[in-house]
Amino acid sequence: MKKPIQDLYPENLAHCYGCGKNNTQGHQLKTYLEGEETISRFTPDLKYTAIPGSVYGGLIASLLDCHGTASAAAFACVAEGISLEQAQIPVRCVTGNLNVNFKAMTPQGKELVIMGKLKHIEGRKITVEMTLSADNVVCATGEILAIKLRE
Ligand SMILES: CCCCC/C=C\C/C=C\C/C=C\C/C=C\CCCC(=O)SCCNC(=O)CCNC(=O)[C@H](O)C(C)(C)COP(=O)(O)OP(=O)(O)OC[C@H]1O[C@@H](n2cnc3c(N)ncnc32)[C@H](O)[C@@H]1OP(=O)(O)O
Repeated sequence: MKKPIQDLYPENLAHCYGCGKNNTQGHQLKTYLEGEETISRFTPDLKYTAIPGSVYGGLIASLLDCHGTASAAAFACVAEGISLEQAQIPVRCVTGNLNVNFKAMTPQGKELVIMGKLKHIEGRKITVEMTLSADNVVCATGEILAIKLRE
């Protein structure tokens, strides 16, 4: 079975609050490369409430952040011919810049689907466009500039 991108990070770099598999108190977001796009699914707990019934924007930004860095790592691997079918990948990205547009209230109690597409790669800079949807309605869009860490 295909592994999530975050589970391919080196053990010592897998403690991120949003997506590190080694952070037992974090969100442990999981992102998959499917064809030319990336996808994560996450159902927020009620504690992440903004106005009752809607999801807190900070959580939405956090999901886009971790979806974006994972997507950037996967797209960088594809561009460099590095297989994702292995125990670990030698690529880790951090966020340089993250833009979020909140388009509609994000409803509580729904599975959120986050999708990512590569916009461009220039050296160690990887730009990914993202959407976050509930029930097929886009509630937020985002764009991340992720920087590939030096080896
Ligand atoms: C979080 C730790 C960050 C420190 C990294 C150090 C060690 C890594 C260890 C662990 C990392 C593992 C996991 C991270 C966990 C979670 C990931 C989830 C997402 C996050 O939660 S992550 C936290 C928020 N994030 C930061 O804490 C980043 C702070 N920052 C830096 O640590 C440096 O800034 C860095 C490493 C980004 C680059 O440093 P560097 O020395 O490797 O490279 P350099 O400065 O040469 O930049 C290369 C090219 O990117 C352009 N560039 C750089 N930054 C830009 C920006 N902000 N906007 C526009 N362009 C930017 C330059 O302009 C140049 O462009 P050009 O090549 O065209 O000149």
